[in-house]
Amino acid sequence: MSATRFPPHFTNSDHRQRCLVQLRSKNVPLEKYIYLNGLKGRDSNLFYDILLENMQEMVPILYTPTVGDACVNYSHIWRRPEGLYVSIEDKGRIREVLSTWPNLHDSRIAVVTDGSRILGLGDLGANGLPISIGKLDLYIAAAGIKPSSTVPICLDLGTNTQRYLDDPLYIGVRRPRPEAAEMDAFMEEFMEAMREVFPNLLVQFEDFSTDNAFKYLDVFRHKYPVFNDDIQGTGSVILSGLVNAARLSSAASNLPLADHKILFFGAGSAGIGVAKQLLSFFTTNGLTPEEARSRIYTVDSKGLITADRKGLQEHKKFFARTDYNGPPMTNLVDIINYVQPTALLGLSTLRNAFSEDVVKAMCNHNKRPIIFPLSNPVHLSEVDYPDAIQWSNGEVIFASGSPYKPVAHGNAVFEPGQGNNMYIFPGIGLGSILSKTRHVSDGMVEAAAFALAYSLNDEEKAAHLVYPRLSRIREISAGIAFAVIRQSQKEKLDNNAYLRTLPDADLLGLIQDKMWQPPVLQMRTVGRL
Ligand SMILES: NC(=O)C1=CN([C@@H]2O[C@H](COP(=O)(O)OP(=O)(O)OC[C@H]3O[C@@H](n4cnc5c(N)ncnc54)[C@H](OP(=O)(O)O)[C@@H]3O)[C@@H](O)[C@H]2O)C=CC1
Ligand SMILES: CC(=O)C(=O)O
Ligand SMILES: [Mg+2]
Repeated sequence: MSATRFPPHFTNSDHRQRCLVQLRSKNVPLEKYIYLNGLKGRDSNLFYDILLENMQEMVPILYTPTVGDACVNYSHIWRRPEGLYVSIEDKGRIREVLSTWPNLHDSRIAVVTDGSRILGLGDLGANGLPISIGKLDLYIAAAGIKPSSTVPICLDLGTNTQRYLDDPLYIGVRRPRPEAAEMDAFMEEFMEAMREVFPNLLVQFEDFSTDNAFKYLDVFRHKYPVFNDDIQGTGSVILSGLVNAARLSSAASNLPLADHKILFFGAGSAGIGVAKQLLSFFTTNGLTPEEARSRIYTVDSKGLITADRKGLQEHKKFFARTDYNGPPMTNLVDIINYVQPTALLGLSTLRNAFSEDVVKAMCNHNKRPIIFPLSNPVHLSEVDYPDAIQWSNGEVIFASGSPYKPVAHGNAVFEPGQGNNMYIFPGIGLGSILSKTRHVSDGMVEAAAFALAYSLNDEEKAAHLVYPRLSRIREISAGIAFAVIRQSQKEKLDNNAYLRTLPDADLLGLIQDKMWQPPVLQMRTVGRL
């Protein structure tokens, strides 16, 4: 049998360009995703090399919004084994299953989902794996984590989504999700096995349904190095965006962030996660805990959350209002007129919930209203950017969970921000790994938020951005990792004494040196062998 050979005039740089041409020839985003996934399987160094050079174009394919389509359809687009499935049927032998992973000692970061709330798309069961893969691609691209150190995990615990159970091609276990006691026992065994099998691993919990997201963060955060991206990562990235949004709005209102009033539309893991992060910010900026709490209002599917409501879920109780005793307030415009918030944050999964009336009500109370529709993917956004610009006559300070393009209005072009935890978790992960932190503390998450907030350069400030440009993501992640390491040291959670000896400039240099670069161009500058 003759060996295959590269064509005589093959060059690596041509091939790089060829891949981009092939990618761009596809019109359907999911086909682009499938193409890139195939490229990663064929030549992962080339894939990451292209990704690093084309973040703006490729992140929306590998991550939100298109990764949402990939998850919904994963059983149908599946091509080859990726990541690690741990099934409820593996109970009792989870350690053995984890031990099959090839790079046990090299593994540093796992993203673990149980597929029960993928983005705003609901319970996707075993189809949730691409979210773990997409997050880890961002760890690699944005923070230079070595690909062989990443472990994408999907816990296949069944699904309550009937159309998957009825789908002959569904790749997961065909059973409903377990009751709480069975799931708790599974999670205990899983986390203990993770510690035994992977000695140096940070675990990021991703897209667990809200009750479980809070529960397992509470149960495991002091036992293992773990964090929950939807609660803590989102809290951190939105605090950061609000710091910059408050600076922009204060030009019109003179109001520091600590004097703002924030209305959360959506009170799940993400909404409450952000509310808690803000509470902590307010209290460290001079407010008493009660004053801080009074600045935050939450709304769920039943309206403004008040303390007198019967059967309130545990995670909603802390921010439930005690100062409103009228009939249930369900209309968002009424709620805005009652609260008079300076900022409206959407974490509800309810498309178009911020109608023209809502945006105009925010404008009535604020010269420059802060409106962040943060639900993912883009088709669940509470308001589209062009509408928000038009209805506010260009005054809105805007960030969305999924990306939007700039919008022309009047004589100006306005650029949206992307308020997504993707700006935060790569730096938190890198800093946690390098410092060998025992736990990821609230202080580390808050330090990450400020490092991101203060990372805007002059050009970005002049363009009135609330988040830095994605093209600078490695520089940004290095700054976040630096802040996370120093905070871990301050709290004596770190386990890398050498980093303590380094002056700031040397520590930053070390972080940058540790970032993995795809070696593709050195490996095959000419392919005629
Ligand atoms: N931008 C980012 O970085 C991030 C964005 N997200 C996005 O946030 C969204 C929410 O995630 P998560 O908090 O985990 O999800 P949950 O399902 O736990 O929370 C959704 C919340 O929205 C409320 N809600 C639903 N429908 C309505 C309605 N008609 N009116 C008012 N409120 C409503 C729900 O109310 P009830 O409690 O009554 O059911 C619930 O409080 C998702 O789309 C997710 O993709 C999440 C993490 C990060
Ligand atoms: C961004 C993210 O983590 C989410 O939408 O769930
Ligand atoms: Mg998430």
